[in-house]
Amino acid sequence: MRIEKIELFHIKMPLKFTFKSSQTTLKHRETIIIKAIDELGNIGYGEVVAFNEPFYTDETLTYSKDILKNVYIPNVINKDMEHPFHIHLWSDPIYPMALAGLENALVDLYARRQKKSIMDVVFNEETNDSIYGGIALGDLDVESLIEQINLYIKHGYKRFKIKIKPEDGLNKLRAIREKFPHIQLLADANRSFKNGQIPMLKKIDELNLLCIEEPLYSGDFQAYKKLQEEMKTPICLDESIQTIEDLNTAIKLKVLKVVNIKVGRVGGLYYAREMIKLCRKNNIEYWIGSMLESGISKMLHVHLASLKDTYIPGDLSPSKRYFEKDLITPEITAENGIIIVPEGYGLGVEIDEDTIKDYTIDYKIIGGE
Ligand SMILES: O=C(O)CCC(=O)c1ccccc1C(=O)O
Ligand SMILES: [Mg+2]
Repeated sequence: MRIEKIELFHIKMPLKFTFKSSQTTLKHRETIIIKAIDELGNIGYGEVVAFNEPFYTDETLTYSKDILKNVYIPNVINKDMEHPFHIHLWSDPIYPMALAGLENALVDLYARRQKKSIMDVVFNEETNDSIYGGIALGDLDVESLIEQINLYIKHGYKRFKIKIKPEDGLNKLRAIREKFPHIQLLADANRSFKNGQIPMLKKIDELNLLCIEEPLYSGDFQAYKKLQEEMKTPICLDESIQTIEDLNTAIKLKVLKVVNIKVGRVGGLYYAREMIKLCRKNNIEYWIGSMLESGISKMLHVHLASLKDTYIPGDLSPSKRYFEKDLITPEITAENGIIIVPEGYGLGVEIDEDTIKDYTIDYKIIGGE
C-alpha cells in the first residue's frame, strides 16, 4: 500500500452538555480528523484526540498538528508500506495522540483494502458481537447526577462513571450509592487529590466501586502503591501510563490492578495491543477508555471493547448523547444499554464527510500532487 494523500480536518463539535471534570470544563470538542488515501483510492479515517489545553496530558492540538505536518505525515507519504504498523518504524510517539490518529487512519484504510474488519487486522481472536454501554457523567451537582442516572437506568444502562474532585466527590458518591445500591459505579478523579486529602479517598472503600481512576495529584507510582495497599477499591491508572515503559515500571513495582488503555494516549493500536498483551501476561485488568471524541474514535473503541477479557466495556454510549450530529453513519446507538459491534470492513461504518466539513475550522491537504 502507498499513501498518496492525507487530509487534515481540524473540527469543532458543539457538545450537547457542558462536561466538567476536576481539571477542565468543555462545551465543545475540538479534534483533528485524518483522512488517508492510497494509490488505489482506498480511504481510511482516524482522529487525533488531543485537547486545546494541556489539562489531561501535555499534548495539545497545536503540537499535534505541527508534528503531523512536519514529521509524521512526511514520514509516510508516498512510501511503500506492507502493514500500517510500519509507521512505528519511522515515527516515535513524541506526541502520541497525533501518531495514533494517523496510524488509526492507515489501519482503517488497510482493513478496508483487505476487506476485513479493523479487529481482524489488529487482533486475531474471537470477540463479542455486542457490548454493554456505560454512561460517563461529568462533575454535576448531586440532584442532576441522580436525575441522569435515573434516566439512563430507564434506558437499560447498568454502569456509571462519575467525575469527582476532593471538595465534594465523596459526598456525591455516597448520595448516589444510597439511592442506587445496585448500579455498577466508577469514579474518576483525574489527579485531583493532594496528600492531605488521602484519608477522604480511603472512605470510598465503603461504596463498592468497580475502581477509582487516577486519584492522586502527584501521579507518583510509589504513592499509588502505598494507597492501593491501604484500600480495597482497585485503583485504575489512566494518564500515568503513557508508554510501554510506564506500564512495565508500574507492573514491576506491583502498583497496578487496573489500567485504562486509551488508543490516543498510548500512540495508536500497535501500542495499545502491546499493552494489552503485557496486561494479560501479568494478570492486570485492562479496559478501553475514551475522551468525548467523535464516532470515528468511539467506534474504534467499541471494536476494542469487544475483546472478551476487558474489565469493563469502556465509556461508550450513543452518539446522540454527545452530539446533535456525529461523523459516522450509522451513528452509535444502544438498545437496552447494549451496543452492537458493526460487522463491515474497517471501522464498519461510513464516514460522513459533509458533516466533517460542517464542523471544520481549519483544513490542510498534504501530497496528491
Ligand atoms: O468519553 C467519555 O464520555 C469519558 C470522558 C472522560 O472520562 C474523559 C474525558 C476527557 C478527558 C479525560 C477523561 C478521562 O477518562 O480521564
Ligand atoms: Mg480517566
